[in-house]
Amino acid sequence: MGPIEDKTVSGDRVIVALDVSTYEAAIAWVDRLPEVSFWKVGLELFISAGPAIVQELKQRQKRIFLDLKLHDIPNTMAGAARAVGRYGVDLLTVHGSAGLTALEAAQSAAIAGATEAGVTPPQLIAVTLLTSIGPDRLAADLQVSASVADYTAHLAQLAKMAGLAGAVCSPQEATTLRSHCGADFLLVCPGVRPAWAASGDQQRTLTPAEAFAAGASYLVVGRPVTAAADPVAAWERLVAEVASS
Ligand SMILES: O=c1ccn([C@@H]2O[C@H](COP(=O)(O)O)[C@@H](O)[C@H]2O)c(=O)[nH]1
Repeated sequence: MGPIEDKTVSGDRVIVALDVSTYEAAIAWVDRLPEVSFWKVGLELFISAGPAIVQELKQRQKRIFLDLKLHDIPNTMAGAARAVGRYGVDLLTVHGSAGLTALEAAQSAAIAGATEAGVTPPQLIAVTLLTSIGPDRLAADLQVSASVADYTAHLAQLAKMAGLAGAVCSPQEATTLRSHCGADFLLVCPGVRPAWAASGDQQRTLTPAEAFAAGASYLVVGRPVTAAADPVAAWERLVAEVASS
């Protein structure tokens, strides 16, 4: 079943972030949490371990969110997206603020790469505004005068216009983005914090149950599970919370 079709709230819609620096550490997490079906490979792991970690996760029939957050000129975005397209991953991030032309270039190049390799193309999702940035930093650091809601809705709509499958947003914006972008647009939400987990550097958070209720398609969770004293118990508690919501 593809990511868009699966609307049931369950652990299959919770992506766990493999924020570790070695191939061996990543595989140790996959072995430790066998119930997790969808893993996020981010910059730290991909730069350290390379495509081998993607190949191993595919071998184990895990779904893969390759969170590379591509952000460049259209020609460079296209080259990178074409290369990722060949991997057969499920989701790939680009930054929405790269602009419409770059998003369109990445989208068509990812399909071209997948076609060359004979694999299913990744669904491209555009980062709207990093969940570590609050309204004060949006104005002060980025000099954006729009509200977080308006800014993220604009970038999500740009992604939709470019033909992307969805956006990355905080769960706090999920309801607004869902109403702007429609039922089939993927909303992938990091910045998720159960009541029992520390927020750390995340600024715009909701609990997992609140995030799904707001319209999230998928949640991305790292430290609430991986930094817990008992990660297996933390995963089970989180899944139980969303299943009963
Ligand atoms: O806006 C964004 C985009 C991506 N992320 C990624 O999600 C996980 C969250 O990890 P936690 O430990 O649960 O905070 C992490 O890999 C980020 O790179 C994000 O947090 N916000």
